[in-house]
Amino acid sequence: MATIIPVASFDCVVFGATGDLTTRKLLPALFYRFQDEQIPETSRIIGASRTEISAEEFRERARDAIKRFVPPQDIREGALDGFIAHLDYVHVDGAGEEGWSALAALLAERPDQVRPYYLATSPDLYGPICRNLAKHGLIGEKSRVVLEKPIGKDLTSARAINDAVGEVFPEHQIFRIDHYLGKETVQNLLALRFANTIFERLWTADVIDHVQITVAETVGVEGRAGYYDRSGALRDMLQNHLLQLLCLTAMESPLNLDANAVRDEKLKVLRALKPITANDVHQVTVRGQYGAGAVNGQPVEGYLKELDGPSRTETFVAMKVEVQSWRWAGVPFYLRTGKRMPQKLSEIVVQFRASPFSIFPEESFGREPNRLVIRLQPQEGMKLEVMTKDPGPGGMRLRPTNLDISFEETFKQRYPDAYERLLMDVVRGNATLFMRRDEVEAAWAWADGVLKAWADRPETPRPYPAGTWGPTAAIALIERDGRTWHEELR
Ligand SMILES: NC(=O)C1=CN([C@@H]2O[C@H](COP(=O)(O)OP(=O)(O)OC[C@H]3O[C@@H](n4cnc5c(N)ncnc54)[C@H](OP(=O)(O)O)[C@@H]3O)[C@@H](O)[C@H]2O)C=CC1
Ligand SMILES: O=C1O[C@H](COP(=O)(O)O)[C@@H](O)[C@H](O)[C@H]1O
Repeated sequence: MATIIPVASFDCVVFGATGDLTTRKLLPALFYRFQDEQIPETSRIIGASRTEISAEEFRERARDAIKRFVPPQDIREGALDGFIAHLDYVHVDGAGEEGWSALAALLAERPDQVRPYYLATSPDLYGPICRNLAKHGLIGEKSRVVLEKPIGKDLTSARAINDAVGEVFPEHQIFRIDHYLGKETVQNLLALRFANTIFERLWTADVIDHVQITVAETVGVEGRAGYYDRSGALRDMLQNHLLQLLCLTAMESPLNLDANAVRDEKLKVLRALKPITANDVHQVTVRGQYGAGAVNGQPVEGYLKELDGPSRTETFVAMKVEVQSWRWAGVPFYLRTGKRMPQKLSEIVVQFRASPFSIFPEESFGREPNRLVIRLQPQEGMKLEVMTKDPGPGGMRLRPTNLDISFEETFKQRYPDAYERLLMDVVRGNATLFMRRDEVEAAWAWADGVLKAWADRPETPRPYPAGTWGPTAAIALIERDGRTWHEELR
């Protein structure tokens, strides 16, 4: 069992308390942390939204949310009642005047608490809410503000949000969430690379042929079609989650685990990304949009039907990306992400080069290259493919076999959701797993280049049937280079 260290007593104000994110993710995450006795008894979680409900009604909604989103076997007797007693609610208009005095009065009851303000609202409210917090004297040394993604839709809008929030909060009190950084297996990348000598020494263009990063989802756009259609796979997933995975894979060793040391190294990777322009955009990127098909044996509608209208938004994107540095010169990073794919799967595949010369006969597959597969979700684990001798007296025949670690079997404990870790880090004031302003802006600066190239050379997204690995052009993107996507159904 992991040791659980309680955090300081806090009052966490969740703006957007009646919304989807709070219901599905934040309340269950806080519940788990409470049940594990990580949250002190004097802490409060204060919901804040415009909906006019009483604190009691909010508590009942929260109870329902936890029963719905936490498996019953995980809820210990009495824990739910205990947790609910820590909840309060104020109806507040984040962008207006209403409710702020009531919120200020509630917070004044416990002036010494750590005070995270979690903005689970649309990003256009981040500036107004922060200004209101300042106007009502609610920001102090122990305050932090948590910003959900997306931070803008391009560099200009990201800067505007960062400026507005930065007017009232210093950078060290701003926590920009990318929930992928809170996933245990993503953090494990740091351990894999920097706590083991064997991998880091091989982590160079001399030894690595290419890297693949896949984040595939089986879900469609669910109830978020309005947001998603303005966004698309590049903005929704690649600009943040996939680039963060790329950064952790490609960055140099940070001096230590301090927030700025880690973020400095990630920033260097983002700044080293080779720009994609109108000249090469159709060679190195593929946009796709799902049509009707079947996922997990169930028929599903196409994107346009779900949206109920025309759209050129991509629900899939694949790219060949280059990191322009000594370590990575000539090593392509193939990234792809999409909705309505055959399985939910996030993984990083590091493909090593073939041995330069084989002493084994050709038919024994003696030059098969090694491959490291880091499985981020689900069935978290790591697999290193190595060549071994096929047992038996029939000569020296080789075949690839796996050094396989399943985290579930190894650790035999529940994997906490990313939000559990991230919320506790906010209270602790540890920003290592959060994005700094310059990182977000560097990621947008690069993504804007891709968006501009697409706008300069417009192309309708290529259709792919739901339940497949994207348009055939995505297969061609990698096969043109004599490589192939790692696809292994589990
Ligand atoms: N849902 C998800 O899975 C994910 C969401 N996100 C991000 O999290 C944020 C919230 O998303 P989600 O929960 O899905 O959105 P919802 O639309 O479900 O919820 C929005 C919330 O904002 C509140 N709200 C709206 N206007 C105001 C206002 N003026 N003052 C105070 N509260 C207000 C709404 O309550 P009321 O109407 O009562 O005011 C509601 O509680 C977004 O930025 C989204 O992009 C990021 C990753 C995943
Ligand atoms: O941020 C987002 O992430 C989810 C995928 O997250 P995961 O933890 O389930 O892998 C994605 O569905 C959503 O569109 C996006 O906004």
